[in-house]
Amino acid sequence: LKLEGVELIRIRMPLVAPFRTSFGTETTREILLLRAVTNGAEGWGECVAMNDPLYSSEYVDGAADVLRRFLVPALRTGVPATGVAPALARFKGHRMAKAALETAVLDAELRAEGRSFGRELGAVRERVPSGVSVGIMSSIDALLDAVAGYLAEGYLRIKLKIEPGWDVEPVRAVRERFGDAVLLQVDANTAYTVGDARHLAKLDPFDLLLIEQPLDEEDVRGHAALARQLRTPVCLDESIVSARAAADAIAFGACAIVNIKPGRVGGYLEARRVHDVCAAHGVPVWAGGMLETGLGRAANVALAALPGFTLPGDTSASGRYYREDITEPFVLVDGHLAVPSGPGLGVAPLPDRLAEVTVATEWIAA
Ligand SMILES: CC(=O)N[C@@H](Cc1ccc2ccccc2c1)C(=O)O
Ligand SMILES: [Mg+2]
Repeated sequence: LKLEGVELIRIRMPLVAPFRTSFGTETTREILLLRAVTNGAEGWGECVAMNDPLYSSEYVDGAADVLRRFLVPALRTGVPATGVAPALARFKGHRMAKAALETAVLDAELRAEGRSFGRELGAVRERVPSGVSVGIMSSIDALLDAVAGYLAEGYLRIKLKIEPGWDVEPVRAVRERFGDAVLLQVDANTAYTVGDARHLAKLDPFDLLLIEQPLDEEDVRGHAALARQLRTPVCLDESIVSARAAADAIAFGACAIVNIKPGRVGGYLEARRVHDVCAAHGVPVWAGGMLETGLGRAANVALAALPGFTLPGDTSASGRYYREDITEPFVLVDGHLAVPSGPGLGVAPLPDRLAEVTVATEWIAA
């Protein structure tokens, strides 16, 4: 396929409710979409970078700049989707920007060939179990109301954001109100230090599936030390930036479970390699989320259908975050989301809806 160019589309999507984590509160998602135009078909990619570099070093303006000046021009020669990462490798980092570009090229290729993302990645299921990520709340009562609502919607797993001062009590309250059968896990987004081990061990009696990224993303040794002091399995998110990082973390005993996010590792092809490395070590994985629109959600649901994804992911329904998605919404059915079966991502933006939320567009000729 010959890449003619990429359109950067900046959209602004208000969240149905503020989403608070240990690194900040998000009320409106500013998202960078990519529309790749090739001689065969067009393809879509979604950059998961936040507006501010709070989850990772990447941020929307930085992603747009590196795509405009370096990444899109590097694809002038016209490469297949499998050639995108090698063609971009000489540029350091910017994995979320690279992931969005690779996804758009891959989507165009697959649409032209009439093959689905799921088929390309190796999906073995037609629907995936869905969990939900619950933010830090203003009170325990507000938290319990939110969890009750998600369980009523059918979510099969609850994940609570935690931080120092909001950890043991919320977990205890959810266990007391909803019982021991609910699949429950927590995500600290790097808010603790290895010195907090004794405090975090207070979570052990609550039979959590995992504790996600308790320490700094670069503290592999600290996570290994922490894992030796906790009964709750340690899961990594921010630390796992590649298949190699996954192999290293597993080898050092820093994690027993991995949250896979294609944007964080540089794309869906690398995400499959992370899956394969984890599967080779018997490490379960699940699909993380970055509050994607239906475009990123479609790709994540296809990835979550691979055999090693044995835990419910953060692939929630569109309505968890947005009153109205830019694609046909993903809707929970019996706690599951259907894996799109159409060519490529299997979904595309609804033109009128996309126009409503678009704040800027920019054409970059390849
Ligand atoms: C579903 C979930 O918890 N995702 C991330 C955290 C997160 C939270 C808030 C975000 C806001 C804008 C963009 C990305 C974001 C990612 C995580 O697993 O760590
Ligand atoms: Mg996380």
